[in-house]
Amino acid sequence: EYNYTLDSARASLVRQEDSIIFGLIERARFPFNSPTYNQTYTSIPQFHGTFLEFLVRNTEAIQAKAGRYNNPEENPFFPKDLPPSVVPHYHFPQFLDSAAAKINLNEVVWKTYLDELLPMFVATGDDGNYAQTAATDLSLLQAVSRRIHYGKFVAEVKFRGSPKDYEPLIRSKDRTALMKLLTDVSVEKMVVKRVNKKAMVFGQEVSLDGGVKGGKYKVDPSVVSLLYQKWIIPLTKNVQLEYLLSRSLH
Ligand SMILES: C=C(O[C@@H]1C=C(C(=O)O)C=C[C@H]1O)C(=O)O
Repeated sequence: EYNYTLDSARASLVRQEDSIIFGLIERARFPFNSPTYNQTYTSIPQFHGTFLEFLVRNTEAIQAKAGRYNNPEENPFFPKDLPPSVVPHYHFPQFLDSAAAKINLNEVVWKTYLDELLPMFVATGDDGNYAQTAATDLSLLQAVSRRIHYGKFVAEVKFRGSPKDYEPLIRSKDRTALMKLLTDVSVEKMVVKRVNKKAMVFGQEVSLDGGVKGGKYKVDPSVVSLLYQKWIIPLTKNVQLEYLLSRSLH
């Protein structure tokens, strides 16, 4: 069996910060481009939904065929009606409880992304690059979704580390106590500080003479910290909570 530990799980979350911050930088290259999210922009034959939804549903269908969702770290945004994988099935280690497959908070991720995150880091305006904009939205959405649902692995590691603490709280469905038990405030503080620093390092303009042009970052580091603090960390904890509540006990 694959060896997940709290250290290795946290190391993965640290690595995933890079994807999220680069995703934010990539999306921030484009202005808001409201037609991407606007039902009335598209008159795609046989499709009812926004342009972003059109791109995401169709991309997920092809990625499902290519086996993306065989990996328990991946969760689709539109799981209904996805075609089966057409490639040989790689046997990923079964680390999670079987209840994990039913936990998908992507509806919340989707809504939070559109209503809260996007307006915080994207400039207003319209430059017509809707397909490119939607493509950057999708890769950022996937990075955020993977990070949040990685909470399943974190929760399983924590449960195995102290089952005697978790079991009674799961049995009594004590959400408040479970949330308290799985929370580590000092780790959260480090995450928020580190993503701020990474946003400064990754988002600076690199020039050959005299190093870095001061002042302007490609995505505002304080916004990156805020996104983590207000949305990404709390959603990761919600995944942990939901996973633990549905985990089978012996
Ligand atoms: C992911 C963990 O669980 C919680 C969530 C955190 C996060 O989303 O970054 C950090 C610390 C914990 O409060 C963890 O303990 O590493």
